[in-house]
This record gives sequence, structure tokens and C-alpha cells, in this order.
Amino acid sequence: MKTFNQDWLKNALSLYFIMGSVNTKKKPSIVLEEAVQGGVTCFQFREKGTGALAGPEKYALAEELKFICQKAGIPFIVNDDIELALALHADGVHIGQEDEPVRIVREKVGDKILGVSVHNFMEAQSALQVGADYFGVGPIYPTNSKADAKEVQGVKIIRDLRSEGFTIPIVGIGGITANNAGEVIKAGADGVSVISAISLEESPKIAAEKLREGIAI
Ligand SMILES: Cc1ncc(COP(=O)(O)OP(=O)(O)O)c(N)n1
Ligand SMILES: Cc1nc(C(=O)O)sc1CCOP(=O)(O)O
Ligand SMILES: [Mg+2]
Repeated sequence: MKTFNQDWLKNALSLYFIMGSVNTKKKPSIVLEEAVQGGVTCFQFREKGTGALAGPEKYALAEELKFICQKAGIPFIVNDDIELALALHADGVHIGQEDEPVRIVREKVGDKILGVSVHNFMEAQSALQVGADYFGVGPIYPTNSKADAKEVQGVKIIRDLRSEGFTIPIVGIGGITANNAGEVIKAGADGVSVISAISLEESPKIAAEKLREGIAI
């Protein structure tokens, strides 16, 4: 049985930080510690892209970052790598349309939090039917953090999904900063997911605090 409900999840996803070792010039554990101090509410380990760690090094970093999340009492979500999530007893996984099918992933992860990237009504409908707990929707704005990002959607996609009747937790992603985060929430998202707006900032703590101000509309 799931140990969380939708209200808890909406709250837990409000400031959702994503990072892998390639997203920062600093030590990832320091960046995450500071981001936690600044008030991030959830973390996704996304070890992806040129120079990304693999094998035991990837595992060791994931374990270190999971420990920080555990101490802080925030969910630790693994991107794409279901086996890693299971081995580490992560709180959840996030998958996209090009990853393993949602139905299969749900069977593998049982009651863990399952996030799915959706870009339109059809993808949303089918992800919901096979057990998604939340949607990641983007890119809302242009992003430099994902080479294969789809076309920019603007906040309209979030407004559309809400007016089509989806009440599931939704986070916007892609190019979100403290300056535009409020628009994403106003459009109907429960939270914002960011990489560079925290990982590349001089002070991840101050960056997270500013994002919190941005979403407190
Ligand atoms: C919260 C959140 N939303 C969307 C994504 C993107 O997932 P995906 O489309 O599978 O792309 P990759 O991140 O795997 O490159 C995400 N990771 N998190
Ligand atoms: C991981 C990811 N997924 C996206 C999507 O559109 O699904 S955009 C993106 C990158 C988000 O990084 P930043 O906050 O630095 O723009
Ligand atoms: Mg993916």
C-alpha cells in the first residue's frame, strides 16, 4: 500500500531539485546540502550526459546523495535507472516517454513514487491509467540542461492539462528560475523542477530561497 497521498506529494514536489555530477562545477554533495538548507523539498538523482559517472562511481554518488535526502527528510528520486532505485531503496523513480514503459516500471517499483514526463493529453491519459503518481511537464521555457529537450511549451501546457481535468500532482520543468517560477504555479502546477537555477549558482542555498519566494504566490 502507498505510504503517501496526493496532498502530501503535491507539497513534497513544490521545489524539486534535480542534479547529476555533470550539472555542477562543485562537489555534488555540497551543492545538495546547501540546496536543502535553502528549502528544496525533493531531489532527483539524474546522472546523465557527457562525462556522467557509471558503475560503482555512479552508485557511490547516488548513495551519498540519498543519505543527505534521508537526513533532511525529503524524497530521493532516481531518474531512468530503475535497478539503481531498487538497489538503493530510493523513494521513487522518474521516467520519460523514451524510457521503459510506465506499466512495467510500476510493476518493478511497487508503491514507490513514480513520476512520468508528459507533453500532451494522450501521454497524460495513458501515464495516469498505468499508474503515474505525478507528471513532469516541459520544457516550459528554453533549457541548456537537456540536449534532447522537446519544443518549448510555455505554461499553456499546464493550464491545458488542468482544464482537461487532470488533478494529479504536476511539476513544470525546463528553464525555470526564481523570476518565472510563479507563472508556472499560477498556471496550475504544484511545483517547479530545476537543475541549473540551483546547481550552477554560486550559492545553491540563496538560489533555493529565491525560488521558494518565487513559488509563494
Ligand atoms: C521532474 C522531471 N520532469 C521531466 C523529466 C524529464 O524526463 P525524460 O523525458 O525521461 O528525460 P531525462 O531527464 O531522462 O533526460 C525529469 N527528469 N524530471
Ligand atoms: C531534465 C529536463 N527535462 C526537461 C523536459 O522538458 O522534460 S527539461 C530538463 C532540464 C531542466 O534543466 P534546467 O532547469 O536547467 O532548465
Ligand atoms: Mg528519462
